[in-house]
Amino acid sequence: MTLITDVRLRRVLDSRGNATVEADVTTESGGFGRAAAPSGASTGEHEAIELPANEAIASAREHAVPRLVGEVYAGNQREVDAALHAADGTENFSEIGANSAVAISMAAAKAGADVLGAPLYQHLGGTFRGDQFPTPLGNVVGGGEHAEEATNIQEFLSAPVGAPSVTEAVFANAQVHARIGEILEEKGVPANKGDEGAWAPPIGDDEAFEIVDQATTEVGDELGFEISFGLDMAAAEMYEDGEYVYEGEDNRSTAEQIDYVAEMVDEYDMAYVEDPLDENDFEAFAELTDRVGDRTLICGDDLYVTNVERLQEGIDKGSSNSILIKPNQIGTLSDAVDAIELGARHGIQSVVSHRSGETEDTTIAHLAVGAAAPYIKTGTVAGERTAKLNELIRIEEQA
Ligand SMILES: C=C(OP(=O)(O)O)C(=O)O
Ligand SMILES: [Mg+2]
Repeated sequence: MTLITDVRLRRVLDSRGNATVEADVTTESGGFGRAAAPSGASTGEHEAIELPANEAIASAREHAVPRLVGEVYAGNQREVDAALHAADGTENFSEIGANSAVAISMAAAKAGADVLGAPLYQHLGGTFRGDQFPTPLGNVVGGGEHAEEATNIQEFLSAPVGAPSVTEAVFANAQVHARIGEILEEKGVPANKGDEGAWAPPIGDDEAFEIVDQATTEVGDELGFEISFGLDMAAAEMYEDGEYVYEGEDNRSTAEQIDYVAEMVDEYDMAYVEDPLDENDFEAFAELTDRVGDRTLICGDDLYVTNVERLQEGIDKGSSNSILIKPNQIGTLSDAVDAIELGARHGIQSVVSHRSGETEDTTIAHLAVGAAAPYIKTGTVAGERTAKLNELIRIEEQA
């Protein structure tokens, strides 16, 4: 029934206006799935390779499509993803492109779910899933690689840890975003926006900490539940010649960076810090986790790139207590689920994540619920972000 009978690939636009890969998968019994690849700006150096969309499509048509059509069942995700790996033949999808691979992997999952008549999260996670929802981490202020002339720190993330439901958490993050817009207006700061729809004001990190702290506290008090906040420091982007470079401030050595992050965690009671250190410094990550890991999540994004081998190294060294999960960093849903499950077995909390370049695709909302990930990071406002957030609201209503 779920035998794949057709795979179509095309170029579509992502939210930055760049070309990305969209895949349509059809099965013997008429099941259909469509999915599109996202794209990062602050990419980790160990990520699977994204090829220019037209090259990825041409290569996948030549190498992957013949191994899928008439050969593989969309309902068997492991088989689909194994065929993609076999078609590619490299360690990092540099032959067919991780963008083609992830689009086909996700479209096949949707086609499989369509034939079964089950929601995607249930097809991915099984019948006992849908009882646990991720807390959405919402980007509300940012800069770094996502906006010019804004904060050094890439993302300040609203974290509604006390919200009674995912729906209330989603609306809380939007309210924090709106409150920050008002505060910026009161201060007369131009309210530009970055790639993910977060405010990208021309202010220093210190002022951003104060504004986000004020907004999350005020909205939390109004709604009657705790809204903490966190960061994605994307520190690999700041790391040059052994130092962390902060525009408008002194550079920090690794020891100073660890002290700075630990101080900020305590000063603002932060719930979450992603990529506080360079993407190859498992040891410095471990030092910071040792210091503050009992009271906050230290999350590896560029550090792990959703790769089980890198995650295993982090587990062995005690580098973090959290991992970011981006399916396009590793190329298939099976690989992403393997990373979530390896993490879960070792007490590592997963944060399923969007990319800064996104489409209206909603697969990550289903992946987060299907894999019972405790967190999802998928923005706060902007259509390509609300597509996922609104899908979470629908899943919560139907589950
Ligand atoms: C979402 C992120 O940004 P990008 O997609 O640019 O890597 C991130 O760094 O977590
Ligand atoms: Mg990141």
